[in-house]
Amino acid sequence: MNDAAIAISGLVQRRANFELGPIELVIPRGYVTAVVGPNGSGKSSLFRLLLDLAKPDKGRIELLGERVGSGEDTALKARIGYVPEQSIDIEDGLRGSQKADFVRQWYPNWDVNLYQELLRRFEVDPALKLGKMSKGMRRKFDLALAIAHQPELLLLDEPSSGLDPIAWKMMIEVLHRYMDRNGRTIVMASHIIDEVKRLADYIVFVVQGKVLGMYEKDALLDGWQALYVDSGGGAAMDWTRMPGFLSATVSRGTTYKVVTADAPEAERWLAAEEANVRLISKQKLELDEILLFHIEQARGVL
Ligand SMILES: Nc1ncnc2c1ncn2[C@@H]1O[C@H](COP(=O)(O)OP(=O)(O)OP(=O)(O)O)[C@@H](O)[C@H]1O
Repeated sequence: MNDAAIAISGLVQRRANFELGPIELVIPRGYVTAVVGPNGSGKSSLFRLLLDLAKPDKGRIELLGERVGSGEDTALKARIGYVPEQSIDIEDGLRGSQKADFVRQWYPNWDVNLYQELLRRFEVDPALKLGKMSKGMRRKFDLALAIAHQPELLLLDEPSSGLDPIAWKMMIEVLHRYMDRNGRTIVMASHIIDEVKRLADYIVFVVQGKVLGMYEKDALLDGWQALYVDSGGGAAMDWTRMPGFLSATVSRGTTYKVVTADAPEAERWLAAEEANVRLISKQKLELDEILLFHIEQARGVL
């Protein structure tokens, strides 16, 4: 079995004021991958290309081993669940139950018990018209619909947008449960740091239409740290020699705050330094601080 859920090569989409790509990216099967980036960086555009809702100018996308955009795709779509960033307005006049009756015809694996259980847990009344549901309720309904056919791949574009804290916790639980079955994959765009930390195994940074890197979450959060180092007041240290060096600023007196993307190696390097340097304390960076570094780096490079 192909162990890539998504394989993207040479993907480019050009618009009047925005260019997405070129993107090379392989997202593994069986894990949760979060796509993180500032507003307007191209996350939703990427999701729409994955689902063949928009056409690329160049490049190739494979989902679950099948090429996207190569013709008949009903069988492939049945293996995928998608929650778009915004619900579709033209469906506002439909009741939830009517939409579910329509949608389930496309999905051989539709599980009516799971659907009903999700609606119960999310406290969504399917008799309501979609346009009459609150924003959060509509979101929960969309999530239930996307999961009820037990897809292998779940694509979620800012899934928690509009959810209250209780519904948010419920969503995290539901997504954890979804992942309990082997071989399932979630790819989600998110601005919610806590959500990414709780759910994601991998993180992809997207800035200005480019993928700046894909990282294993724990390695990323363990690696990116601010080290507070007393330089001993001797000869000036060349901090740029530190493994993973990102920045150095004076914190207080002879103490420097040195940010590194490779804290374990940086600590070994410090211990082996002959100069009179001493590690005083260290602090892991938060995901939003790491994203900010990527954005600043991208500004200089892109
Ligand atoms: N249909 C469209 N036609 C032309 N340009 C578009 C269209 N949709 C989006 N864009 C542009 O593409 C760029 C990326 O938008 P996109 O919605 O993909 O970003 P995003 O990362 O999902 O942002 P957010 O975090 O705000 O949801 C923006 O500059 C946007 O204005």
